[in-house]
Amino acid sequence: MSGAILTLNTGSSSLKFGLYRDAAEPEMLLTGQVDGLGQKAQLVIEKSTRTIDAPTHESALAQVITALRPHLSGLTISGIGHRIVHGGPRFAEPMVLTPDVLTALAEFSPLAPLHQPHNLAGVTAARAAFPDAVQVGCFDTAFHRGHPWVNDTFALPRNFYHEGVRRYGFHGLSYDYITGVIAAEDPGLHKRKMVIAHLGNGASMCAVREGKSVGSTMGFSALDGLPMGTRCGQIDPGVVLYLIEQRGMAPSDVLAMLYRESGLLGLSGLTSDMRTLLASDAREAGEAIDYYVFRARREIGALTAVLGGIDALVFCGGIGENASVIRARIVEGLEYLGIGIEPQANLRNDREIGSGPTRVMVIPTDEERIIARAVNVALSERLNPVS
Ligand SMILES: Nc1ncnc2c1ncn2[C@@H]1O[C@H](COP(=O)(O)OP(=O)(O)O)[C@@H](O)[C@H]1O
Ligand SMILES: CC(=O)OP(=O)(O)O
Ligand SMILES: [Mg+2]
Repeated sequence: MSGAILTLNTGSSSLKFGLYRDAAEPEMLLTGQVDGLGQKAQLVIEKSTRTIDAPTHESALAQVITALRPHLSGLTISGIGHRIVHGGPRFAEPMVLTPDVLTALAEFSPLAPLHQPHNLAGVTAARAAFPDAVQVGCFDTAFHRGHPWVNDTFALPRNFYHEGVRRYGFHGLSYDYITGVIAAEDPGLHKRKMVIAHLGNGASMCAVREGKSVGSTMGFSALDGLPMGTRCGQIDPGVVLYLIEQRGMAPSDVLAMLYRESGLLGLSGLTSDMRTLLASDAREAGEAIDYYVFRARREIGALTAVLGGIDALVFCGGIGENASVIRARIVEGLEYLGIGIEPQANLRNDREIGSGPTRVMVIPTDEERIIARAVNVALSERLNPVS
């Protein structure tokens, strides 16, 4: 029997998983995912795709564990790594998920309702299926923890900051992976200034200097910044007050609207899925895309100002890695930042797609690998025994 690591990454619309042989650089044995959660879901494992009935993350996970069983012969799952979206002010380094840690993490569920409850339910399900495995949590907020105070705070009375009302930033496992790739492939660039655009179903951008986050478009919750599949992105807080005070909406309905009914879905009235919007002739689909690219371009400008320049713009995430049209539209008019795109390279999703002095890159992200590495470290150190 050889030791293996399972990784679970519960996104807002997908559940990605990976099986690795345990090693300092974990050897990937297989990866897969369930896409389109909440609708008719597709389970992709190895090269096979099938439609499953998975209305919830929990039911998807149960079917993933069943589908994995035939692939586990000769392997012992010694560690399971989980993407945990919110670590709050307390958790940054990967942690062994003891019952106490899980209780503390559940307190952040209201701050990331599309993710945290599913992340934690994944831990419970994984523990039941593999009771002897060490469960390790890796936090999406961790990459941003050292960012400057001006990016960490809101201009509210100070006691709120101390209470934990801060700009945390998310997609940190993705940014960690991308900066790691750049450090390995191009140490010179790693020392410089870049904006990384993680454009998936959730979306954010991060300003990175010398490999460290100095600013992010996401803040206290995973709602802020760019418009997303179903989330509104940046919004005037006066709108929220209006909805509650003038329209008499219940706070829970406002929450549901901002997280689940807004963004590309809300603007188009059709879908949260960028592929479907791009294929649609509807005027509203086009307008949703117009807003998406406008806000993305605006944030690149803002984060470049935070950095005082830009040496590379990096695209990742489902849209960033695959949607050449969206990349091309986002960078329109950014020549003043030295940013241009070479059309053929862009169409091919090449690693380097820039045509100007600023590098423009497409780097497929791999949050699972970051999680697998953290599990390997936890297994080797066995710092905190599972309680
Ligand atoms: N070839 C493609 N062209 C345009 N959009 C794409 C393409 N492939 C994936 N996407 C979009 O990527 C988004 C999902 O991103 P992903 O990072 O996989 O999601 P999650 O945040 O749930 O992990 C969806 O909007 C999907 O339509
Ligand atoms: C934090 C977040 O938005 O994650 P995802 O992109 O997986 O929805
Ligand atoms: Mg994602």
